[in-house]
Amino acid sequence: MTQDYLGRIGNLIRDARKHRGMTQQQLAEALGTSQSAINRIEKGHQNLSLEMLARFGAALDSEIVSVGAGPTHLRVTGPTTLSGSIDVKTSKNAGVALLCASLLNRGRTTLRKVARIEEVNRLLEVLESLGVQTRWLNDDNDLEIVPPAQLDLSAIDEEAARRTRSVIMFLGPLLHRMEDFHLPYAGGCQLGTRTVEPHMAALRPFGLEVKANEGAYHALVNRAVEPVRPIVLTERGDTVTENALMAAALHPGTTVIRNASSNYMVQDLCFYLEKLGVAIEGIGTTTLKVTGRERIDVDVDYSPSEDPIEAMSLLAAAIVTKSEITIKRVPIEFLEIELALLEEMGLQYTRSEEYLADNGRTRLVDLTTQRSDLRAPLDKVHPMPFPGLNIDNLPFFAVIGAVAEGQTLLHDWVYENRAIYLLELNKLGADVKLLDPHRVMVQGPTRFSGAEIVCPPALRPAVVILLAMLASKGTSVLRTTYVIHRGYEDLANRLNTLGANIETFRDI
Ligand SMILES: CC(=O)N[C@H]1[C@@H](OP(=O)(O)OP(=O)(O)OC[C@H]2O[C@@H](n3ccc(=O)[nH]c3=O)[C@H](O)[C@@H]2O)O[C@H](CO)[C@@H](O)[C@@H]1O
Ligand SMILES: C=C(OP(=O)(O)O)C(=O)O
Repeated sequence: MTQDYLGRIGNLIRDARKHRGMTQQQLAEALGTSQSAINRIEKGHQNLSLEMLARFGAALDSEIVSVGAGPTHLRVTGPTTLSGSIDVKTSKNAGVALLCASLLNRGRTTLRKVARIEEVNRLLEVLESLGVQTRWLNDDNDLEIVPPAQLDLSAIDEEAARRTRSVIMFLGPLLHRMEDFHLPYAGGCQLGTRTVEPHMAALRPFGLEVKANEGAYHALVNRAVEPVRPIVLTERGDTVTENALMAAALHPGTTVIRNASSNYMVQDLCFYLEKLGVAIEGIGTTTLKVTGRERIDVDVDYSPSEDPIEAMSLLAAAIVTKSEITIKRVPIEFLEIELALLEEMGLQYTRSEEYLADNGRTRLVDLTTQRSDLRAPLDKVHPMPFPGLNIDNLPFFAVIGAVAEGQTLLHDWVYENRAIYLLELNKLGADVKLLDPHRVMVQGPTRFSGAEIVCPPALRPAVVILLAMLASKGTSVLRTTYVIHRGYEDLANRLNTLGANIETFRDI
């Protein structure tokens, strides 16, 4: 019996190690033991103490045996200087758009190197509950998606659906597959009210009417209605553009979408739709002309591009820790304004020649940072729709401003609630003042020192705090990190490969 139990634990450890791409030798080194001991443990030939099991769990960032299903926390010991190189992973926002778009296709969609993050996991749970078959193919995180002939919306996994805002992007594809359906209200980060009205307005020309009641959207589709004029978006939003694109993809005529977002995730979606046989003119501009198809049934393979927000996060990590690192596979077109601003602030770095992402379209570079003394920018930092400074990159300028000499003013006009979370940096010794709910003033430079902080309910501010902890003297604890895992794959361990000292733990 014990032997059987040890064998099962050994298998779990072996699987978790392989998933992390570690050899037995590397795991042995991480735990201060020998490769032969790891080999015996994986074969179930050695007894294990609870303490050893916990250490395996921490080294593999995997809960080998579930001792309470409590949240994960991070313990950060700093200050840290990072070195080495790191690859940017593919984006959360293209990942979720493509998962929704796979519902347009009756054939098999294979997405390459998908970010293995909680936001994707939630959407996979929702898709599976509708009868879609999804399968991770290998350690590269290639993902296969095969929709069923009939989707079963009555069985939808409501709990998973409510944890992500992205379910709203089911509306565009679903309106072609059913005429009367319910979807749970969209959730996601708590950034203040985020309207869904622009989505409704964009989809109304395709005959969709949505009523919100009792925690769900009730959608009714009138097939007699089809777009007769260009669809003019009142907001240049990313997901609303994606919804309109997906609705247009299965509309056999030509649809024109004006004031469309041309941001990175929208471009990835357009490239995927092209592979499905949808014709799109104007990719990268604010007018998209889409000629859809009556039916899409193709086996398709697509590689989403790298995440500009993750690239910015890694750049901010290098800046706040005054480190020289190489960040590889940076989608440069979507980080140009941020880099220009950082150059004005005094950042020195080199960049490689451009090369193409696996989608054959997005331009990438490798960036190598140099230790630089930064000064605050003269003007306020504020986001704009692409090609402006990305709203999701704005929070990183709080921690960058905190290490720069002088006063940095950030103006987040987009979200009602996100700037407030940046005040948490004060617990680590920063001087951040809230001027009003949309503007913060950051006074640098800062001598950060360790503290215990609960993650705010928004992923970028949570990561900003983690980065400040890397620069903080002493031990910090960041509690309840689900929100970070929503958007980043394995961030703590990947920072550790650059020399950070971050331990993952759970309450027992
Ligand atoms: C899954 C995904 O792709 N999520 C991204 C997407 O969310 P998403 O497309 O869902 O963004 P929202 O529709 O919530 O827009 C964000 C906020 O900006 C406001 N707004 C937006 C555009 C505009 O032209 N005018 C305007 O006022 C909206 O009213 C809202 O309050 O875009 C956001 C803004 O880039 C990003 O933070 C999210 O990471
Ligand atoms: C706000 C964000 O995402 P979402 O739209 O998934 O909440 C984000 O990526 O910072």
